[in-house]
Amino acid sequence: MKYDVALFDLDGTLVDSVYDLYLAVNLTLSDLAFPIVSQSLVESWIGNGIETLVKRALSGDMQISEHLDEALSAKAIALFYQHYEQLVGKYSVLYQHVETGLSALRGMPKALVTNKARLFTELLLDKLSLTSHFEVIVCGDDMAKKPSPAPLLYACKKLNVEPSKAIMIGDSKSDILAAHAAKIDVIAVDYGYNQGENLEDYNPQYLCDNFLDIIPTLTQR
Ligand SMILES: O=C(O)COP(=O)(O)O
Ligand SMILES: [Mg+2]
Repeated sequence: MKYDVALFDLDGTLVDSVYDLYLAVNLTLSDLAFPIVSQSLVESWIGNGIETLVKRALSGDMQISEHLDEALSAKAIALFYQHYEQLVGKYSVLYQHVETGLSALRGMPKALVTNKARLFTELLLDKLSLTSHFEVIVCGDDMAKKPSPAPLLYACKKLNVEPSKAIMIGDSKSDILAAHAAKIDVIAVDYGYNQGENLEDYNPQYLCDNFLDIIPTLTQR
């Protein structure tokens, strides 16, 4: 087989999780008397972990304000944790064909490599009955986040494979850049949270618009 293991991103690749994040962001902003923001803005801020999401929400922009107060950010992150812990998984759904696709790939060892914090990752995987698919789970607060290659290389090490025998599946430029830096081939899925970027610009080896389309790529000889 060309690839022995698959590394999956979570938000925007396996799970459409934006609505829970959108609610938790706006409850946090309301607590602090900040203006609430739209779901499409929140969606465009997903992909670099919780702290960055909250700081973008406080800034009202993708670009975090240089004037953002550290104490305020810390307070907002703590509030976000409280809200999101109640909400995580409540309105999140698997993308189409994810269940069928993961089951079809049952024989292939899999890792989850997400920038989401471990507390929420575990709750979300559990709610959506996904935990048992993954031999290894690497989260955003375990080590450097994607686009660092570190979490992908760690997953390969845990699965006991060379990076050249692994393939990453993700929805954002962070996934593609991390895979390139780790010398791991990557499939970009174009239905998730691309932060308004054209994923083709980052030269993934493969581009898919549907989860089932990844199977022939993953199982090629
Ligand atoms: O928490 C995030 O920002 C996104 O996490 P992901 O790496 O699973 O897309
Ligand atoms: Mg993602």
